[in-house]
Amino acid sequence: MVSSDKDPREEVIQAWYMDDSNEDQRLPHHREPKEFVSLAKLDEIGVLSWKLDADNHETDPDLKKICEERGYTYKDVCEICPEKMPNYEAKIKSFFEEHLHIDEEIRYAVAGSGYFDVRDRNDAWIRVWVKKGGMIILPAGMYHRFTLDETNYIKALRFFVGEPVWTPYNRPHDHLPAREEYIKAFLEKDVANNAVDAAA
Ligand SMILES: CSCCC(=O)/C(O)=C/O
Ligand SMILES: [Fe+2]
Repeated sequence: MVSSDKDPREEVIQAWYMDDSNEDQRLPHHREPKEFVSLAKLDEIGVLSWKLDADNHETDPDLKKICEERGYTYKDVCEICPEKMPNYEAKIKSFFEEHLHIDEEIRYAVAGSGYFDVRDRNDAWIRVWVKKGGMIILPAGMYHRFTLDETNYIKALRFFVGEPVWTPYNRPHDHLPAREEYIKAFLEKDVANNAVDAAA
């Protein structure tokens, strides 16, 4: 890609630093002035993303390739809105509790949109807005949370390696091997890079 070309993923995935307000979690919560975060910066903390053809997800060769390469053998649909999700209020509450998983969280919005909030290496919240066509992977061991946005609707595909286990470990769960491995792979490396940058 020529450097001036816009990254097509930005049409369906945008990220920014959040403000500290306690207003409705479904609002964008931009800082003033806005502080956007590049998808390259998300890559650095382990968040991978794609723009895919949501209208043809069942036959999409790009999606098939990602699943084959990453070993995803199970897929289901998670449709979130008050009318369709059993135990809606309790689920929404648990999604927004800060947590981690011991496996990757792989989500592909095939309709609607929502916010995945992730911690940066200084523990500040980055809000990742995933819209129709956006697929993201949060690495195992990364603290995060999820909320619907003001549209109150998302239909997301979830992918798993093997059994579809969804267990949230609410913060703090720093002793889990997945957390220690995440820190080693993505945070310590950044600290080392920063130290080199600072010395230069
Ligand atoms: C849009 S998928 C539902 C949220 C979820 O599964 C999760 O783990 C959020 O962190
Ligand atoms: Fe999660």
